[in-house]
Amino acid sequence: MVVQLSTGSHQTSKMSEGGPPKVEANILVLGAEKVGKSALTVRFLTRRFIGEYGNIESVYTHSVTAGGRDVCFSIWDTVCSQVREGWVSEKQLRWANGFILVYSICDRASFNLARQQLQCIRQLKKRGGSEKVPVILVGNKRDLQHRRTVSSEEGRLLALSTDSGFFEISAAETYHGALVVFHELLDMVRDSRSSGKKAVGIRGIVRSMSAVFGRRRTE
Ligand SMILES: Nc1nc2c(ncn2[C@@H]2O[C@H](COP(=O)(O)OP(=O)(O)OP(=O)(O)O)[C@@H](O)[C@H]2O)c(=O)[nH]1
Repeated sequence: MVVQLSTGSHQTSKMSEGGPPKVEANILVLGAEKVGKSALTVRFLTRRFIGEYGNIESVYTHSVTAGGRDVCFSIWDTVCSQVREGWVSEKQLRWANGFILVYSICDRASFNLARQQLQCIRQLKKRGGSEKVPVILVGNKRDLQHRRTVSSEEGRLLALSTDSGFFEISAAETYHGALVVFHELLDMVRDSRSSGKKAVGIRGIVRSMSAVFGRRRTE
């Protein structure tokens, strides 16, 4: 079951005249069980960390003010299916134009699953004719350093090799990490729309460089 929810904007934003703003992006949040997909999504939408979330699949419609205008988008917080691990359904792929792949830095299996899902997304989108697919890889639970089994470098290199963005965050500890992840992905979705017209932009180069050398701290 997928629950549809509409949230208020988390920055003050007025409805555009003539009705609600048009949904400009569909964001799919994927990852293994219990890595913090809901924690990340709820943190972004409400600024809060509530600890336990149940495992209901939800689609949220949300709007933010960016660059002086309202941007409305949907977020599908998925539940990992044990049966179809590593696979992203055709329905989800068709729906989404931006992906957030979450793993836990304390759970190597979740990192391996994120790698499989990344490859699955790239292959199927390429087959459908989309070259540039906005994806952000997120290593969550950064507060649990003592239980870390996936290094930052591994995450960063996987992101670099698949032309994805990369952040390590703690949804439990701060709001800022979640905010940066969603805003960066919205930027990537916007860039991907115009990239048909442009060659690889300076943003893409900067993003790749920072995936290798920088952005250790995102919060
Ligand atoms: N320490 C720590 N715990 C976290 C963090 N994010 C989520 N959790 C915890 O991890 C557990 C799973 O979080 P969820 O957000 O439900 O994970 P999920 O991926 O949505 O889980 P499913 O949808 O059931 O697969 C919960 O107990 C959260 O409180 C984090 O950044 N740090």
